[in-house]
Amino acid sequence: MGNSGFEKYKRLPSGGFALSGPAEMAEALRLQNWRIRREEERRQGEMATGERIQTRRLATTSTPSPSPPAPVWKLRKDSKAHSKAAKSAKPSKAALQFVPGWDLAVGIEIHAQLNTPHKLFSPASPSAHAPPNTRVAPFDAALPGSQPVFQPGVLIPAVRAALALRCAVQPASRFDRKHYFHWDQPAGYQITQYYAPLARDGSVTLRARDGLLGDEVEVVGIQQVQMEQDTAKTLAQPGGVQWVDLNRAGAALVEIISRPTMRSPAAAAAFVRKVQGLLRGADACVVGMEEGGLRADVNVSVKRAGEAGPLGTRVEVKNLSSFKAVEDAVVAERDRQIAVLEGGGLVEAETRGWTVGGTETRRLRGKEGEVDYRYMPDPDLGPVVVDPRLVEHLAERSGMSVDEELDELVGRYGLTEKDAVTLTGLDDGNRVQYFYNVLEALETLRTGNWGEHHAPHQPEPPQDPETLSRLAANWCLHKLGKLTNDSSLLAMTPNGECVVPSGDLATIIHHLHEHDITAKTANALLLGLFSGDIPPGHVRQTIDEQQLWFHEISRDEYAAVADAVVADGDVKAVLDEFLKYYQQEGGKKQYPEGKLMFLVGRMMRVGEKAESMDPGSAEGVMRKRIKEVYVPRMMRGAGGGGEGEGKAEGV
Ligand SMILES: Nc1ncnc2c1ncn2[C@@H]1O[C@H](COP(=O)(O)OP(=O)(O)OP(=O)(O)O)[C@@H](O)[C@H]1O
Ligand SMILES: [Mg+2]
Ligand SMILES: [Mg+2]
Repeated sequence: MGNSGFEKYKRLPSGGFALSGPAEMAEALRLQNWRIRREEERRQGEMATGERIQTRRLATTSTPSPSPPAPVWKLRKDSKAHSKAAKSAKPSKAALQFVPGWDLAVGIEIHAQLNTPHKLFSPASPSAHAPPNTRVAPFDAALPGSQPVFQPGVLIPAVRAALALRCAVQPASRFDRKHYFHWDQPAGYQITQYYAPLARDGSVTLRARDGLLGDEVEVVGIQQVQMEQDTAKTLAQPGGVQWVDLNRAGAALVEIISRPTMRSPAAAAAFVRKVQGLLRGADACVVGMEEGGLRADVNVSVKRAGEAGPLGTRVEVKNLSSFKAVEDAVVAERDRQIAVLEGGGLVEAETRGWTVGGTETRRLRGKEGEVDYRYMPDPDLGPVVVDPRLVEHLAERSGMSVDEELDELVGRYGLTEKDAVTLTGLDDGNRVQYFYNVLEALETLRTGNWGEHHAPHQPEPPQDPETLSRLAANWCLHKLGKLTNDSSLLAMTPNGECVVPSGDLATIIHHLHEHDITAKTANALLLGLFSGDIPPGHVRQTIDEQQLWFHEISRDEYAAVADAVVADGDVKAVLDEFLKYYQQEGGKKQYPEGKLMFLVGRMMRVGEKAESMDPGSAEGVMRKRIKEVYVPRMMRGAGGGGEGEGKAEGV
């Protein structure tokens, strides 16, 4: 790969690599990648939660610089100090979950826009981007004489939503009018399903991977799912004027009502996030909370711990538009109620509001001010009769639920739970399809190689698909993620293709896995594909033409490089740390991994050999030689370095 190619990479909108030239890049990238890999492995094994954030940042801002990056041990130390300071300023998430002596009960109502081209009772198609008041049928504006016409297409996403929440779809449901007077409601009432909703009695299962703290599993009951109209959008203007946009008025929503069984703020947020994922996975609702497609009201009550009898008085906090707002509002409202009760007062049933970034809920209206909705069946609308065959048909075609897919990814493909969750959540669920495409192409590459023997019954190649799929996940998530901060530049499609074709990424991963190319080469190839420097389908050709195949040096040569590094007098203090480690009793002192990485870093910078060295191999050799050669020599009193070792001893 010539200079011109690398020059090009500099101009990429890349969050990850700012390559300067082949020579610097060669060692900097390799060293950096290896550090990240090492650090990631270790992180999984032994690090505390607080430190993770810092290391992750290390991994995503890997801009190689001519001077060696700060040693990882230092970053870890800094991050420890950092997380300590943060802790003293703010209580931890875990500490916020429970208040001793008190039980919390949370029930949630979620309003979600259905994925349908029409409004609930008119053929107008609501759109968030259309100019105001351009998607309005006469009925949406409640013009006299206009009538509601139920749009049967709405039933498909609505039933899908009910099924995703494991509800029983009712054979017949009805529409009711809920009356209130407000400028966001042109008819003076909202059409909803009060007496006979679309579906009842479902459940949503929450686990640690959904955001619960600890290992418990919480099953949240779904009381009912009902179809209803959205309201108009209003925009407050100076002088008490309200601008009203009817584009949203009458759009089809489902209201999902949970039972009041959530016990912690984290469970409340996890529930809303999970419902969003389930609805999205079922194709029932495709606009998420951030884009305003999903809103939640939380109902909060508290009771003295262990007290029998009914739940405490419910207070409803309306219109929360982020997962964080859900969690924060529950914490604030719970604490407010506890303070009232501990002060000898009584909690009043009321409706409250929440301001993003706030610390307290604020009163909107009390029970006595609560509107009497005067629910009544809508005389203009007949019952919705759902043919059980439609329900069956949709259930059969519903595919895997998010939970089942996560179980697959973890159980069969060996991904970490965290990677599985991220993979399924990215690019509206399209990233995981890309991952499957890459795996499929890898399989073809793998079996294709075997196929050259043309034997009728090939045994399964002795490969470890788990390692391979974990490697593939790493590339589909982290390597691809590092190309750009703006994931829309990847242009991921619903069938799982993007500007880096899945087959080409598979070729890179395949050769990396086979140790045919170095991680540095693999990174550069990915960048080449992303920048358009390497045309689709030309990965192998590029490796051939630019002679990027990896020819690794021998173990003895590695040993010689290691010896040259420790022969340098200024690593004496570093070597002393290993001596201390091996001389200690009781195993209290931890192995100086950071120092080891420092030495390997030095190895990787030994001039002309660097191109043919693999950091993992270098690490293995250095670790072994420290234990078997350098430390014993220091114990014998010969000193760790400085006297310029000659020939390498065998490793
Ligand atoms: N004591 C309680 N503590 C916490 N949550 C409760 C309590 N009692 C009921 N809830 C929850 O309050 C919610 C009530 O929602 P529902 O839609 O039935 O009535 P609503 O809030 O009066 O109606 P809307 O707000 O739609 O006009 C449910 O999620 C339910 O689980
Ligand atoms: Mg409700
Ligand atoms: Mg409510």
